[in-house]
Amino acid sequence: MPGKQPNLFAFESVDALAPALRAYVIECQNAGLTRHGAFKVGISGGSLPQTLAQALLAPAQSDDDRVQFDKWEIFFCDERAVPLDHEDSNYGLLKKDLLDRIPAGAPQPTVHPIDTQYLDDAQELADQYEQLLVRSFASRDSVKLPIFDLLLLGTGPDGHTCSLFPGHPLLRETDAWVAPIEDSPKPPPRRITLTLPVVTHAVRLAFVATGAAKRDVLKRILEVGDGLPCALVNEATGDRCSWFTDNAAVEGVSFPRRSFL
Ligand SMILES: O=C1O[C@H](COP(=O)(O)O)[C@@H](O)[C@H](O)[C@H]1O
Repeated sequence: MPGKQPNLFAFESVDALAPALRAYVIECQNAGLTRHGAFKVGISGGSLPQTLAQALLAPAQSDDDRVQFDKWEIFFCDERAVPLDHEDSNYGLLKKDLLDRIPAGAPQPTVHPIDTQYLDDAQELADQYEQLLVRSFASRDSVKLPIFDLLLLGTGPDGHTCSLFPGHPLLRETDAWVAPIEDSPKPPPRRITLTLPVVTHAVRLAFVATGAAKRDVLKRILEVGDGLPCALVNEATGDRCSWFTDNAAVEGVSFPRRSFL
């Protein structure tokens, strides 16, 4: 692991986790604004958007606690090759859980969904999303890899993150920023995903994993590693990576907790 281990923050409940996640995201937001006047964040699907919405839609407690959505550029860590209003769409999920609930008239984020005219061709869908990243990142950051200010990640019960699945050849991709996958073990099979080099190049990364159903996989990821995609992210990013969990998800998991200050 580079230098240090990831930070594991465990909270009594999701209600206790949400304000800490908010504080962490705002810190990343403010660092992005200082670096380049915008906050470039990649967001995952699954259970994440709901917890994120709980964190971000709460009223600000002070000026420093403001979510400046008008400075946000939202990208998707992975996306399923389905229409944006399909129940499997990660964009659709974020829209329902978060975007539609930002009060009308309040500053709105810029959101970058996939181009749905390429749904039948996963390679083209991925290439088009990569071009979108090139247009957004290349002029400011390294042209070798985009540098997200923050990636918000989930973990599946098999240890996948984004659409990077255990043992899949995509884990060895070193060239593309965004890759297609046609055989996702979790439906729907056709998707696109940020590749591992792009994920691990982000300034900060936060996994959010809650509930007892995540306990077994968190034990494997944090105690053993097992070459699982989430463990590969941990190993490559060290303390740039933080895990926000509830106690139920890490009960009996032997890994040092940090207190969130
Ligand atoms: O398929 C996916 O699953 C992961 C994990 O989802 P969760 O519901 O177990 O939290 C998610 O992070 C990813 O974006 C999604 O496409």
